[in-house]
Amino acid sequence: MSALADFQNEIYLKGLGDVRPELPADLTRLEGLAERRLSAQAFGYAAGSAGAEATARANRAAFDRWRIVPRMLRDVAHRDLSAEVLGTAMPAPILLAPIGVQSIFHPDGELAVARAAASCGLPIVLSTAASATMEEVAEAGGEGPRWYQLYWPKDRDLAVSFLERAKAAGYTALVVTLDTFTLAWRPRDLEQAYLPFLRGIGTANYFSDPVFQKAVGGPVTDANRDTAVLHWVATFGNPSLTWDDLVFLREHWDGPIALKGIQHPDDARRAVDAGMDGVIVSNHGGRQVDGAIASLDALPGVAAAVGGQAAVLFDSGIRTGSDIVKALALGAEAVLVARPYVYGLALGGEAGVRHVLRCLQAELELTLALSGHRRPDELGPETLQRS
Ligand SMILES: Cc1cc2nc3c(=O)[nH]c(=O)nc-3n(C[C@H](O)[C@H](O)[C@H](O)COP(=O)(O)O)c2cc1C
Ligand SMILES: CC(C)CC(=O)C(=O)O
Repeated sequence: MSALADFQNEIYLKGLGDVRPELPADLTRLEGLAERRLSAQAFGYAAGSAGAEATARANRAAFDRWRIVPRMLRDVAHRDLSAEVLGTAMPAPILLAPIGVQSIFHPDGELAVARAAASCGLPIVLSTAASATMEEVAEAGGEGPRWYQLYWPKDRDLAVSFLERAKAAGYTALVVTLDTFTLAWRPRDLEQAYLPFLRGIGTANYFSDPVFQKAVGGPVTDANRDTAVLHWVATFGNPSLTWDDLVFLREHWDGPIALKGIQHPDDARRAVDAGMDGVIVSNHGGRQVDGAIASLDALPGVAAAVGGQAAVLFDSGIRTGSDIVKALALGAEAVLVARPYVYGLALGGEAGVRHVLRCLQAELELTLALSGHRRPDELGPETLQRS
């Protein structure tokens, strides 16, 4: 029995212990519990997706269509879930997806998440739209592994400044999110007239940046806050970017780069041809193109197109350890967990996030072993059957 699955015994022996009783072992209950805890606006922002939310539902339905076929008598006494992805070692192939504005879910926001992730050894991917600066989050995470997610702004000098700051603060890999140069039609937020950024939440990396400050006439204070928010709106995303612009990223970032938001095999191929180190198969949790295919349905085609020439990561719909097994079997090297840890944050701060991460790791290990595997790389399409 490994340290990860020991968490299961610990719960049997001591109950959920130091964590709040409302934290469930069934992680699919997190959303309902978080709804009771959060304001309607914060909950709507986290749980909501684009349009009629058909793609958000499709993301989950795709997991249900695949079933694991357990194999017996294969000596699974010694399990090893550890992985190395884009030069980062981790105890299990799980990263914390970039999620902006975490202070709307808990006052400790990204700092609590960084501490919880570091205590499990799992990497965070810090959003440009975080509610704390990348330097503050790096300090909170200490020795914990960290990647930086870039929202590529219109102002190239600002983009360079973000990359230089991330490098200096110890972020080792760069994730560039391509699918959100502008916000999609999100009815839950529209109906509540809620956009945290307009209230100056999620702008910490911008407001603290010397290039941004120069553009708004100096440090951001009450006097120029409205100007700063409007400048954020004007520069946040760049819809004119093309594949040719990736050269610019390479010039300004010497570590590994992964493109997030890839759904089409041809785009995955272009990423490889452009010298990218990884792709993240993601539809942003159904928050951008409503009616888009389920991210899990995009995964096998992307993995085949990449053909082992770059890392393939996956997100959009991961809720349990068994979901992780399915994504790994369909070609992902690692997954990014997103909404579940935000709900853990809402319910229990740092301890809540740690709870979610430990449950996911333990459930992944147990599902892997009980279905006849010792390591994630033993999983493949033959592990699954379409139901
Ligand atoms: C509240 C919220 C904020 C998010 N913020 C970002 C962000 O700042 N950068 C980014 O690349 N993705 C962001 N995402 C998308 C996640 O990284 C991830 O792709 C998505 O949530 C996966 O879907 P799932 O949560 O349903 O598994 C956000 C998602 C949510 C729910
Ligand atoms: C638009 C971003 C700043 C945040 C985000 O990615 C999201 O809300 O999905």
